Parts: sequence; C-alpha cells; structure tokens
Amino acid sequence: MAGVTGRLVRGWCLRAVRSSLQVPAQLHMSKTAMGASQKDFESAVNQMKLLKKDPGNEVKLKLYAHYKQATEGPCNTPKPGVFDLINKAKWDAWNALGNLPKETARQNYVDLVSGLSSSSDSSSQVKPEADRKQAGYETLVMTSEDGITKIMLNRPTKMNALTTQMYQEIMLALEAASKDDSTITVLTGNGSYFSSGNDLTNFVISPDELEERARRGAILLRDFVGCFIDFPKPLVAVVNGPAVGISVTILRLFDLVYASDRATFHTPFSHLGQTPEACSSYTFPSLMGPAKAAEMLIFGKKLTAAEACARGLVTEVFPDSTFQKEVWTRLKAYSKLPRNALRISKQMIRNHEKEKLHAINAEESRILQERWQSDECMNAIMNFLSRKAKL
Ligand SMILES: CCCC/C=C/CC(=O)SCCNC(=O)CCNC(=O)[C@H](O)C(C)(C)COP(=O)(O)OP(=O)(O)OC[C@H]1O[C@@H](n2cnc3c(N)ncnc32)[C@H](O)[C@@H]1OP(=O)(O)O
Repeated sequence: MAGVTGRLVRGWCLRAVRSSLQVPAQLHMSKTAMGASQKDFESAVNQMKLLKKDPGNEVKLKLYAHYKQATEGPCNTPKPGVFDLINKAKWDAWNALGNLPKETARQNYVDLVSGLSSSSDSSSQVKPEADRKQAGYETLVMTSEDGITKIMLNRPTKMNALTTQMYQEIMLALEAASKDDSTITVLTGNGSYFSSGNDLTNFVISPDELEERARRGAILLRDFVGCFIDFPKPLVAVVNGPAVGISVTILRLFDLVYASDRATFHTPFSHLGQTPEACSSYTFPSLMGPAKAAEMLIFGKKLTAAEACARGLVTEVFPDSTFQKEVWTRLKAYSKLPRNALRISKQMIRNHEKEKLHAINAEESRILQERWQSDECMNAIMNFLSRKAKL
C-alpha cells in the first residue's frame, strides 16, 4: 500500500514534466560553437523519459524552465492564475531565467539530466524506508505511508520559522497530497517547535524594495491560505510544540488539531505592528467569541494547550511523553475508514464557508500589505533581529 501511494505521489509531477518535455519534431541537429550540441540536448530529453526515479519537484521545475528557455527563449506567455498552482510554479521557474541565452539553458539542461542519470544508476541500493520519503523538498520532509501523507516542517534549528521557500514548498506538497491516494494529510513540525510563524528575516530588505516585497508577500499569503481553504481531504495538525503567528491562525482551517501538552498558542500581531491573517479575523471570533478572540489576536495572550482546547481551537491534548504514539495510533485507525466518505463529509462541512473565507483572506492580505510597510512593523522586526525583543 505504502509503495502504491509513493508511486502515485511521485507520478503526479513527473507526468506533468514529461508531457512538457516532448521533443518538438522541428528541432534541428546543429552543433553550437560552445556548450552542448542540439544532439546532446535531444538525447538528454530522451534520457529524461527513461528516468525511473522521481527527481523531486525542485529539480523538475529547473528542468522544465531550462527546456522552455532552450527551445523557446525567454518566458513571454501570460502568467497563470493564482489557483493554477502547478502551472504558476512552472511559469515562475521559467520566468526566473530572464534573458538567459538559449545555448546556456541547453547546456544547463544537459548537465542537470546527466547528474540525475548518474545518481539514479546508483539508486538500486536505496533502503525501502528512504524510498517512502518524497524527494525535492529542501525545507520539508514529505512521506506517504499507511494511507497518511505527512508533511513535516524541517527547520528545527530556527524553530520551523516559515521562509518564502517554505510557504512555496508547503503549497506544492499540499497540491501533491490532494491528488495522491492517501486518506488523510498531516502537517507537523520537526524538533521542539511546531512553528515560530513567519520567518522575520523575510523582512530584511532595502527600503526601496519594500513596496514590491510587501505586494509579493500579500500574494504569497493569499495563495498559501487559499490552499488550506480549498484542501479537499481531511487535514490534521499534529502540534508537537509551541506554535506562533500564522502557524496558530491557520489551525482553524484544519479538520483535526491534536496538541502535545507542551504546545502553546501565541499570536503576537500587535507587538509586531501587524494584523491577523489566515481568516482568523473571522474564524476566531466565530469559534471562541469576540472577547476571547480579542485577547489572542489584539493583545497577544499566549494560551496553553488546555486553554486552546477549551476554546475549540484544539481537538484534543495528549501528554507529551505519549503524544506521538497516541496520535499516530489514532490516525492510522482513521486512515482505514472509507476514503471517499471522509472526503465528501469534509467538503460538506467546509463548503458553506469557502467563498466567504476566500474573500476574508484577500482582505486580510491586502491590509497586511500596508502594515508591512509601516514604521510600527519595521521597528518591531528590527527589535527582534537586534534581539532587543523576545516574545
Ligand atoms: C508571507 C506570509 C506572511 C504571514 C505572516 C505571518 C505573521 C506571523 O507569523 S507573526 C509571528 C512571527 N514570529 C515571531 O515573532 C517569533 C519570533 N521568534 C521568537 O520570539 C523566538 O525565537 C521564540 C520565542 C520563537 C523562540 O525563542 P528561543 O529563545 O527558544 O529560541 P531562539 O534562540 O530565539 O531561536 C532559535 C533560532 O531560531 C530563530 N528564529 C526563531 N523564530 C524565528 C522567526 N519567526 N523568524 C526568524 N528567526 C527565527 C532565532 O533567530 C534563532 O536563530 P539564531 O540561532 O540564528 O539566532
């Protein structure tokens, strides 16, 4: 079962890349003065079709981008819509190559494929356990087993603070999980924290970049939260330790939230000159009442796991010493339930609110775009970075 799940997860993007890597019939067989010849390039394209092991999303995006650049030149097609995640990631990768010359792109493509072929030649010794891990994520560990796809935030030395790359990888991981044959998807953290929220070094930029970075940050935030609003299968948060900021507000978009009794829940938005996100300006008051929501979202009160459970944000709290064992036993049992029934029931519960949540998400992102450019926010970030402030 685990093997089938793994193959399907890997098949998702590999198919997409392969179909975009068909060799056009009109390719000429000319040799360039420097770098890879057209023939080398074509044979690399053919080699890709025979590749047995999924090289991972990041490499596939690089291959796609260099193939397009080598055959069509700089990206000049319209940018896909924000919810067309796969095509948008592909477009972004191609567009990022700017005016890279076709010859260089061709050479890079050949080099990439040759690196992959040599590593796949030696892959026959890979242990089955490692085989369950999905390649291609730098900031996450993604595994699929026993009907459960697990996405684990993997920056333990930075308390799993969320970088731009991490938001993007989580979106790709959710997209893959939504299409694989697992029953349940889980998000958890590696190390002592679930997540310390947005990585505050995302804000380390020069003043002339601020407006553009705030604009891009708002789009990223809207897309990221949108993936959770639309996620079609039961989604479970396994909150292994403290959670801060967006890693708290996003929890209301999960179907189950299991927390260790070591976890705390903290949204210090005002301290950072910021405002609520992930639809929490609507979901928290409706969940716990406006007064309790204000305590968290306006005044930054930190809750224990038991308090978060009493307010309905957490489904159940477990002693830290038995947390992993109890939670995974429970989830493995749930993952054996009929998959389609779970999925349809989830959608019945969530569909009523979807449109409203997307509108709130867009508005919260717009307001944050302004906040990120404020002196209040900049001063708070500088204080954190110069360690004058700790939460
Ligand atoms: C585009 C979408 C935007 C969405 C917006 C979301 C809003 C939010 O999420 S607001 C919340 C932002 N998070 C914070 O304000 C937390 C800041 N971190 C802390 O206050 C503390 O680090 C901590 C209380 C989480 C942990 O303190 P502790 O003493 O145990 O450990 P540290 O030594 O501070 O941390 C270890 C290491 O990790 C770095 N780090 C931790 N959290 C963050 C973070 N959020 N951003 C950047 N870096 C973080 C910390 O700097 C340390 O790094 P060094 O070892 O290199 O010093």
